[in-house]
Amino acid sequence: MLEVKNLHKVYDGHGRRVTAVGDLTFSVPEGQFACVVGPSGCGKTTLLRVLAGLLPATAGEVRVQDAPVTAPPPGLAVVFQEYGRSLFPWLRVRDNVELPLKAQGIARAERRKLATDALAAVALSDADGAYPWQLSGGMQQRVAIARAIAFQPKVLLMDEPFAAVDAQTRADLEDLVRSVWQRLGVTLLFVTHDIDEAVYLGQRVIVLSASPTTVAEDLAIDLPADRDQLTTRSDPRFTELRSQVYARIRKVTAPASEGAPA
Ligand SMILES: Nc1ncnc2c1ncn2[C@@H]1O[C@H](COP(=O)(O)OP(=O)(O)OP(=O)(O)O)[C@@H](O)[C@H]1O
Repeated sequence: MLEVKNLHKVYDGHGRRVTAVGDLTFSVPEGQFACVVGPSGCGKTTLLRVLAGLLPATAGEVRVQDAPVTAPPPGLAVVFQEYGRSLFPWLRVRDNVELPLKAQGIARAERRKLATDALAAVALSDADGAYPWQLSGGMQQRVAIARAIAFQPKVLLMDEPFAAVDAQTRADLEDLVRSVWQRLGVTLLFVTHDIDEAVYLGQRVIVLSASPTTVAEDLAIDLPADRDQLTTRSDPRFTELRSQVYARIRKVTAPASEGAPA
């Protein structure tokens, strides 16, 4: 369960004051897959950083699993876009996946089992002895996902995790994330620039306005739970939903004068 109540975030420094988040309120119930889309710079990454306990809110409150966030919450994992920077190049794949488990004090045999299962889930069993820089971008991102899965989070935050991979890998990773979500029953908040991706993945799409950010639209995605890249994306309902989200984004990014009477 995630709760964001009247979140307000201002960056203040070096003579520059930026209101990244205006007044944001929404919650994500236990086990839901929610996607967040919004114009560039509207504060999506800021929102995730506050939820992950990496950045303090200026005002308002965020709660994860019923507890106010003041530091990285237990049971929460984050997968960032920049997998290149999130994996340790001097550690082999398996050691990268086991590292957060070690930090949690999980015994060696249990760590090995969790890492083995997670690497199998992302089809990387063969790569466990490789270093991250020996892998392709898509494989590195699968390692980052395996690390999050092995941690067995209750809440998973993903910040544009597939922005830097090619289209085919992206489609595969989307399906991987949906199957992981279905298997783990994790509460998932997924930030993306890609409207089609948000509609394909989520049970719900939250559209944010341009800064100072608020929720512009909160749309239930009533597509069947069994999704696949061909059938789902050619479903007329998919097209309808993506058009709704697209229209809403256009509205929130349009200059204030657009559409006003002459
Ligand atoms: N550390 C920082 N210091 C000052 N301003 C910042 C900082 N981080 C972000 N900002 C500003 O806050 C606003 C929101 O940034 P943020 O990265 O959260 O948006 P975003 O929606 O994730 O952007 P994008 O979609 O382009 O990734 C932007 O105006 C940005 O310039």
